[in-house]
Amino acid sequence: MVTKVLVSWIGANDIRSTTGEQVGPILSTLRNVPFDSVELLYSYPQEEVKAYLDWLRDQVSIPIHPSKVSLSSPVDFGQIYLAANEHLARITAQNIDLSVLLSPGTPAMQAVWILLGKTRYPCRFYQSSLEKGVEQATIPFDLSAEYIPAAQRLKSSKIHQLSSVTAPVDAAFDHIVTRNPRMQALKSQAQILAEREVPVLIYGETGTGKELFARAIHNASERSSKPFIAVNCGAIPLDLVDSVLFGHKKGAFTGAIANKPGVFQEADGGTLFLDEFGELDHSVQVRLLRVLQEGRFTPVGAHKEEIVDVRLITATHRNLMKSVAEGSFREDLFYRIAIGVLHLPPIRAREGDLLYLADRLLTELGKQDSTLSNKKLSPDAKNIILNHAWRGNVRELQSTLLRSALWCGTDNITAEDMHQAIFQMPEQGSDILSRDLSQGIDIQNIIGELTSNYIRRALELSGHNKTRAAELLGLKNYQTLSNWMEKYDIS
Ligand SMILES: Nc1ncnc2c1ncn2[C@@H]1O[C@H](COP(=O)(O)OP(=O)(O)OP(=O)(O)O)[C@@H](O)[C@H]1O
Repeated sequence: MVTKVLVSWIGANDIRSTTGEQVGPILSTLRNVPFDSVELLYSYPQEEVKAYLDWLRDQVSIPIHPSKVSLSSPVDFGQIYLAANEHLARITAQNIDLSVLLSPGTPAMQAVWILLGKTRYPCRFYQSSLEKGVEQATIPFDLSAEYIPAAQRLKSSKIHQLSSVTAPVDAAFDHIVTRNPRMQALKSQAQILAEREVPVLIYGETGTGKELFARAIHNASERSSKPFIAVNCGAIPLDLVDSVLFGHKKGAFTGAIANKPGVFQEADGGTLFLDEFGELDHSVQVRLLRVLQEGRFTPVGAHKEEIVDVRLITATHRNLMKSVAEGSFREDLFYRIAIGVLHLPPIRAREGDLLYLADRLLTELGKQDSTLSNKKLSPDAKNIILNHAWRGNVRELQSTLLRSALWCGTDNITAEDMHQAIFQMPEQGSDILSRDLSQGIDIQNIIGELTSNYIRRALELSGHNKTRAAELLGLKNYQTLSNWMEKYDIS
């Protein structure tokens, strides 16, 4: 059942209503519009509010949930935003029909309600005045939630510090579009690594730009005039791995009709990028370790060793430390490759980047196809971008923008165009209770799927605030959540 909830700040006119003739905007609204419960935020001292709440409870029969908010000033937009956003995120996690009463509170509080209610938390607005009584407020314009990252950056002073002390970013990194401080710091760190000869390990979900970073590192290094060879280790069948990596001699196996160099030979003098490195079989890891230690290897079917000079960049979406602990990844190999380590965050964790990236990617599309050069995103299309999960990260964003630009009839990409262009993944786990048991199932796996799904959703909803996410999941504390995240390999 959907619960109708009214949210409001407690204002001076409400507090005064306990003694005066006017009932105040909150009670007026509750008397005029039916709600199932009311959420009241306040920054007044507890004693002043207590009397009001006692009085209000005598007037209405629905549950009243007060929340004290510490504001250094009632007109501080940043603090008001953070408090209101956190509160709405929490209550909209339940299935509710949200209404916001605009009248009580300072103009800054009203402005923040409108920003949040027109973007992240669609709702009905009410206002109450002596002249007109209680009425639903129509706010006849669309807003794009681009301001949200700016407010969230208030919390990222540490990241700012980090990014401000780093080196200038080389032109090779210009293709990596970002204005997120954490990503900018990563670009600078990658540039430092580019100038050294150390192996680099890049962590990141699919489509986060691991190969883009690897190429930029190569291009900014002294090896830039030599080859950059990229290989997806996860896509090589096990019986071909040795041949793909180290090459083979004619006649080494059925089908080996000629000598063929492996990627190590092809990358000689340059950089070899081994993507999905964590998928490599244990036996291959042993041979790779030897190449890294000694720079030598033997092609399949050959009798003589070969020597190459290759810089290795590896990438994976797996937590390799965990694979080491479980015994599926060799510890000695891990310490060989994990010298310069870069963790690329998914785009949902790059505050300030989504719309910036979307605009830049759209401009790029326009450069490649002049019929798309005037396409622009409408504010409501931008809100859909901000609210989508983007599990495929930049790659998914790129292809969705292309589809929306191709399908939209005008130069204005609307919410409808965006909806049509986004691939709706089937609800993960929707069949989780009805898997076919006749062939046997892996119950541990299914429990893991379910748990990971809820943990990810709670993290997303809480803006990656672990304490809040733990609360949403009914876990004891943030440490318990961290343990579960580690267990289910959630970064
Ligand atoms: N910050 C960025 N700015 C511009 N383009 C980006 C950015 N990040 C990724 N891209 C683009 O997104 C696409 C996917 O990036 P890339 O192939 O580097 O991701 P990946 O992490 O290696 O993916 P996978 O693990 O699936 O191979 C590429 O077209 C890349 O150019």
